[in-house]
Amino acid sequence: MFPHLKRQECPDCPVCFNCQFPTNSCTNGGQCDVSGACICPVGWGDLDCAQPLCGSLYEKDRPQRENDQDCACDSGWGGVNCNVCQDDRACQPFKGQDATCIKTAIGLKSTHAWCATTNIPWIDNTHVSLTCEWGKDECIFQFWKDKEEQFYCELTECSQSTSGENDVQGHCKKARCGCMKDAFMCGKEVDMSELVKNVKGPSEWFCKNGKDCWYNEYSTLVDVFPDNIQLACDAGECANEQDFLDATPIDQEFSSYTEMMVVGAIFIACILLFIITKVTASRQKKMFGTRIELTSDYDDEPDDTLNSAEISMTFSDISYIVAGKPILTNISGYVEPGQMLAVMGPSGAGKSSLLDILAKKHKRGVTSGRILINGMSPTRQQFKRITGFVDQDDSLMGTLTVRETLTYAALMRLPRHMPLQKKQKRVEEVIQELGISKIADSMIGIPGQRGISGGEKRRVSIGKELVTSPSLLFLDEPTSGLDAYNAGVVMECLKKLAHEGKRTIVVTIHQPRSNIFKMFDSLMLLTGGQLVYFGPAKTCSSYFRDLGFPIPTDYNVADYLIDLTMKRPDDAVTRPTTPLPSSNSQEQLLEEMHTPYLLTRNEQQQEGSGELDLLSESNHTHFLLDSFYSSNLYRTIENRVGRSDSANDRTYSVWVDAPGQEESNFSIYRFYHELSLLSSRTFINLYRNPFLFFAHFGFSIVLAVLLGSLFWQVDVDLSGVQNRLGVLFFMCALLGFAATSALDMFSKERILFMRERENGYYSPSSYFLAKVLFDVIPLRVLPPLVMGSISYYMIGLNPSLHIFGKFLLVLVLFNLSAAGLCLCFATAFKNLSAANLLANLVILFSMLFGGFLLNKDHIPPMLSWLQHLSFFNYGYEALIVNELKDITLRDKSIADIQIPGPIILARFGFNGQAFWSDVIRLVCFVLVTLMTSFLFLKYLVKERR
Ligand SMILES: Nc1ncnc2c1ncn2[C@@H]1O[C@H](COP(=O)(O)OP(=O)(O)OP(=O)(O)O)[C@@H](O)[C@H]1O
Repeated sequence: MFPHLKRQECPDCPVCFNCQFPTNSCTNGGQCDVSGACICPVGWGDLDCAQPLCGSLYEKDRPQRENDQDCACDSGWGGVNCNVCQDDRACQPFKGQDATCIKTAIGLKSTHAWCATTNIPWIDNTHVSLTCEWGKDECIFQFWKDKEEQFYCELTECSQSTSGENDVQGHCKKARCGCMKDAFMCGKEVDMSELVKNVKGPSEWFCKNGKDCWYNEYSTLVDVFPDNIQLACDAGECANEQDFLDATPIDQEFSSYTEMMVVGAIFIACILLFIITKVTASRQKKMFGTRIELTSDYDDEPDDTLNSAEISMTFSDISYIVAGKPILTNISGYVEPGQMLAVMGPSGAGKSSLLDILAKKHKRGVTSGRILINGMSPTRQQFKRITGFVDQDDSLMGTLTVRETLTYAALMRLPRHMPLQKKQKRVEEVIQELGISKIADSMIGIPGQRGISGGEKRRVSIGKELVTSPSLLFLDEPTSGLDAYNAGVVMECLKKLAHEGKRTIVVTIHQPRSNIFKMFDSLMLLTGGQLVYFGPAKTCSSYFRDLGFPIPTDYNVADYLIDLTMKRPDDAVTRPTTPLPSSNSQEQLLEEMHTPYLLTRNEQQQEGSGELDLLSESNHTHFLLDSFYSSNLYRTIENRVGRSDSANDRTYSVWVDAPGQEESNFSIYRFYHELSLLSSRTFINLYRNPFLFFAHFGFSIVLAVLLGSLFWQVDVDLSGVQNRLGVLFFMCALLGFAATSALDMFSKERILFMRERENGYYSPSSYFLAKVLFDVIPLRVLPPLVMGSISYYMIGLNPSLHIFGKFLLVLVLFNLSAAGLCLCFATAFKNLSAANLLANLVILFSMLFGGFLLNKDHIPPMLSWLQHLSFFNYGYEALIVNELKDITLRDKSIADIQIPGPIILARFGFNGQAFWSDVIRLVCFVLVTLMTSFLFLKYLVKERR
């Protein structure tokens, strides 16, 4: 039909390609644009960016490589896609006359490298290419066989750091890889496509002089190339002067200069700390250690916040049973305002038990009976508010002065709203009352530094209770351990407090001298937990004389009474065996209280003659008891206690809540108030007892210098790696065992804490926080910083600045973990030796799981859970990973070997990726141990008598 029209030859139609379709995709980091075309990175071409471009890097319209043939690169250019400059002349036409070709692989703006693999004998002729854009922190890695690309990885979040003059370390956090279609390793011969698809990063490389390099990727490729891909590279980047100026500085090398700066900064911080300490100490001295004039303006103001009520206490049928054994049986008695009642008896008679029960202390056994204050039964809290309790042994903070001790007690116990001057005035009053003004500014004393005398300490303990002006004061053996003179002085003080201050005082006393005995208003004599006498102290001799036990004139009454309660005196002539007749009338009872005896000895002799010899020593006690219970004295007690019961005494309430005292539950203001006082007290304690502080600091400096000298500039060969493992392990062990000093620190304060807590000075939470802030932090945070920063450069550990920072972080967290663990033991165990033993054993076993003594891969699966409990496991692993991950072991002693850090870590059973997870676990360990210590403190460290 149209013979003139000949069929035209059709030109080759382009292959239809649209990267928006899922079947097509851009390779080698190419970006798919909206039209479906790939925008390829420099040096790559073709529709899907799969072909290298030839010519040279800066050339426009570069030709594409043909059919897997080698590119014909322009002169001075090399690499699979001619991106690698060979010399300066190649760069100058494009970058100016000052341009140079950098061959070290330390990229200024970009990195181009073409490398032959040297340790993959199972596949012939393999290459690797690497291209980085440092402006975007992105790299592309390609693996080649016989110039055919096998797979590529797009690496992101990349960074590089230099460690030697021409050494560079590259690191990319993420990777996304793809296999090239129909390539040798992607299905043609071997199929690695699944493995390649799963690559996630991180990946790393290291190049020495831009030639000797290695590369690895740690998510999946490490399974195929466990020993890293060793590479002989040709790297090159054209750069002119402007490029050098524009380049962002690569991670700085850690130098001796930096080291000096860090050490200097730490020492400046220490000096600042010292100055702040001095200033704070002098401010605190002004607040706590200054004497104020008693004739201040506040003198005239009525003190409605202080207790001023007169108190009478009656108690009836007090019994106490421990483990089925009766310790006290039906003890009754009373004490009136302005009187001092002495509870006497031989050792084990139950004096302290009775005093504890009267003072409403927590007892281990079962208590029963009734205690009334002015005829009423107060709650425990109300009772505490009007009473004071002084223990047998003094628990005072030895680093404080007497005035400071009393001021802290006043600040902690008196209502918050009470003005400071009033509190200080109260302290001065107590100092005057107790006659301790001469020693008011003397330190209490610590072991090795003598302070005030035992008698003075006892008066300070009493003073701590007196600051709240308690109306009722209990004292357990106030004269024990004191010489006769000091005992007399203390008791004289108490007598004055009772008689002049109208306070009600109950004391237990073992064997007082006669001058002290005369100070007592009433006496309670116990034996075997039962009452053998209660009545005026003055008349006890006539009572016993009339029972047939006259007290020899040259004998101390108290001594005789103790002897009498223990055994029948040899000179006892005759005694009645039947109870003594009793009188009924009230008048007669009162009369007998003043001339308190019942029957004369002659009367007894008449009544009981002939039967006395039948009395054995065991029923001597029964005789004393029977005599007392049938005496008029006992009826007087019954009468007095009964009167109290019938509410005759309820004339006024002594525990009306004063403003500010109602804060019984948790209050943030109260917590802050307590915290600031406790912090300042802990601070003074640390400041005045600097041994511990300097011991930790001094040892840190000495040990750092010693370690630095011993391990001076370790190498990166086999022995160097051994030394690195060793020194880091030794540092951990050192810090771990040094932390056991936390045990001793708390156990020294344990009794003080229990008593102050019981007496309502503060809550466990404020005490614990103050301890952590002013005790744990200066002793557990600063010393490892000092030790680490001094020894780091001396030892020659990894010189990267960020690695040094991470090293210090782990060291501090590790030390805090050890201290937290020790604090747990210190709070859980009363016995310091047991706590010490257990803490040391736990630290030792934790060391086992650190990975130095025992390879983690060798731990039997059944026991592998134990390593999760070990803080060494986390701390040591983090230190080792931080140190070794970025270095390459090079040793030529046996053969020329190069082992990258990650491989060493894997061989030693460490997880090269575990640094941050280990750090998080250490933080958790610190928090858990501190939390547990607090719970132990709150629920276990309580006074139970
Ligand atoms: N929690 C307890 N567990 C076991 N026994 C106890 C307990 N408390 C007290 N006892 C026993 O009760 C008896 C009286 O003890 P308590 O300490 O009250 O006597 P004491 O007269 O104060 O002795 P001392 O003058 O020697 O201090 C003693 O035999 C003591 O062993």
